[in-house]
Formats: sequence, structure tokens, C-alpha cells
Amino acid sequence: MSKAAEIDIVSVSKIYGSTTAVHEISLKIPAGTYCCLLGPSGCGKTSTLRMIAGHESISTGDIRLGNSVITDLPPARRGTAMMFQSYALFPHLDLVDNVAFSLKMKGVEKDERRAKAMDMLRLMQLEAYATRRPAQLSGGQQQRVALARALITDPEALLLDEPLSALDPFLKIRMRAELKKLQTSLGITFVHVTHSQEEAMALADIIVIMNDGRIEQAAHPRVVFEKPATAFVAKFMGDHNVISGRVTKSEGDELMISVPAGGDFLAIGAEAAGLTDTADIAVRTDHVRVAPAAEKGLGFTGSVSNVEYRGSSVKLTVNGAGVEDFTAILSDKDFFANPVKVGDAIPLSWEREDALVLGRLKH
Ligand SMILES: Nc1ncnc2c1ncn2[C@@H]1O[C@H](COP(=O)(O)OP(=O)(O)OP(=O)(O)O)[C@@H](O)[C@H]1O
Repeated sequence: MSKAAEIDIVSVSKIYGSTTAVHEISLKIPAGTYCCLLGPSGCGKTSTLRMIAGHESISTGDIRLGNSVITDLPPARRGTAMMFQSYALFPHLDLVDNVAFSLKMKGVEKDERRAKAMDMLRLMQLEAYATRRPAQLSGGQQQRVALARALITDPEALLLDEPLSALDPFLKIRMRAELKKLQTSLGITFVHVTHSQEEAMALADIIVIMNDGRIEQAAHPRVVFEKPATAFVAKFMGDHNVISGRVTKSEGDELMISVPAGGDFLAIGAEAAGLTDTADIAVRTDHVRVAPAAEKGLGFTGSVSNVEYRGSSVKLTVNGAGVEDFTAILSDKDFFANPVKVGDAIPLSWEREDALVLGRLKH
């Protein structure tokens, strides 16, 4: 296998006619990283991946792989390989010929390319199926053939477009673990497009959250979860309540907002200093307690609108203080020690460090 390479995306845009699908994004993906591009449908993930692969031209900006600028190189000369959502296997060829295909295109002589294809099939634990055709394999096995076919070119970076989406939920989780193991053992850079938060959290060293052609945050999953950079990230990743209001006090990293026709809420964060007009704050759903607030701005009293039992936890939805559909996730133990029902008025509160000031993207 060849060495991993850093991918450096510098002010890259993608414009299709009158649609700007990607707006001047910049991103460094360190060599050997498992990177997930995550976001809702139409946010520009696939366009970004296809520009790295060379299947889509770059409207403005540059992409580097290791020390080379690959912006204008054809896909086969970039040092990248792409695995497609549909796997794109040839139905009439057996596995060896499917896997060896790109070497045949490069003019590699038959014995050599078949030997290399067998090595790849062995790596994917598919050597016993070498003479089968794709239709004679399960979904998970087909996915491994597609991986073998992409990896036979010794890429410095493997690009995967929704690689798990065709699999049933059980297989999805198994293949997810296999992808991670493969990336760790090969040590090459993986860039994986997904719209699943759970998939990205499970796999990535870096999650890149995209919205409307822009990067909202690029960070380790734990950072994204604990310190969402923007209201979009906090809402998209879930597990946070986002409260928006008018700034009434901003001192150092502390901020107080007032919700229209509602309560006042306190939050902390370095972004506080720059916000003078309106601001968004995030409150962790799993750190909310059913108890009066110890300090002004760290809670409110509301009416329970929904109670959802989830096994180890219970999800409460509460409206009050000008805030709608505020979520509190309680452990089953805490909930059943003091159960509440729809229509009850309850106090909710949290600690200072559980309310964060969110930043805003500069457009
Ligand atoms: N060939 C094209 N011509 C015109 N517009 C396009 C083309 N490909 C994509 N777009 C538009 O660019 C935007 C981004 O599309 P893209 O496929 O990159 O998003 P995505 O995040 O991968 O979405 P999905 O998860 O649905 O695949 C969308 O508005 C889409 O309609």
C-alpha cells in the first residue's frame, strides 16, 4: 500500500449554472484521517467528494493531495480512488476481473493483475468467492468487492460516497466496524460522505458538517458534540436545545439573552464577546434536571407536552418561558423516582457549563 496523504481544499467552489452548490470552502484533512462529510440532503457533500475524486470539475479554488495540486488532473492520475454508493460492479465479470478492472485499463499484464486482485480479495476475506459474479453475493460481500476494487490502485486517499446506505441496519453496523478497521490497518486517508449523524460519530476522526454549501464545523466528534460551533450544528447533531433571544448582557465570556415574551437565559463561551444584538445558546438535553434553578438564567418552569419512554432513558418535552419543545433526557432511574405526566408544570434547570453561546457563520 502507498502512503497516506493530506488533502488540502483551498477556497473551493462548485457552481452548476445558476446554483452554487459549494461556497469557497477550505479544509485540511490530515494524512491517515477518517473524515466524514456530514449534512442534510443538498448541502454539497457529494459535490465536494466528486471534486476531490476528479469526477466533477472545480469551479474556483484548488485541491492538493500530499505535495501535488490535483485540481486539473484526471481521476486515475490523482492518487485517489472512489467507492460508489451503488458499488458499480460489472454483473458479467467474476470477482477477480471486477477487482482487476482498473489495472487492465492501465495496461497491466494479465497474470500480474489477477495476482494483485487475488491479494485484494484475500484482504477482504473474499478469496473463496473469486470465481463468482456479483449477483451471487450478499450486500455486505458486494460492498467488500467494491472496496477491493477501489483499493487495488494503491490510493493515498479513499473516497466513499454513502458506502453503507444500501445495507440493512444490522449489516450497516457490522460493515461500519469493518470500514473503520480497514482504514486503521491501511493507514490511508478516508473521506466518507454520509447523512447519518450516528455513522459519522462512530467512524470519524474529523466530522465536517456542511450546510447550504458551507462548512459549519470541522472537528473531532467529541468536540462537535460537546461544543457545537453554530445553531445549525447543535440542531443537526441533536442532543442540544437551541434557545434564541435578544442579548441583554454581554460580559467577558458570559452572555444573557431574553427570549421574546419569555424568560432570560445565561450562557458562556468565547463567542459571547462579539454578540450584541441577538444570540443563540445551546443547552445539553442530557444535563437538564427536574429541579428549580440555582441561579437566574439557568432554568425555567414549563408545562410537559410529551413523555417518551426509551428504555434506559425518558425524553420529556416541555414548553415555557417563550421556549417551545425544550427537551430533557432523564435517566430511567431519575424519571421513575419522581415521575411526571403530560400537562404537569415542572421546573427545569442546568449548570452554567451546560449552556453554551453558539457562534455564527460569517457569509
Ligand atoms: N449536476 C448538477 N447540476 C445542477 N445542480 C446540481 C448538480 N449536482 C448537484 N446539484 C445541486 O447542488 C447542490 C448540492 O448537491 P450535492 O449532491 O453535492 O449535495 P449532497 O449534500 O451530496 O446531497 P445528497 O445527500 O442528497 O446526495 C444541490 O442543490 C443540488 O441540487
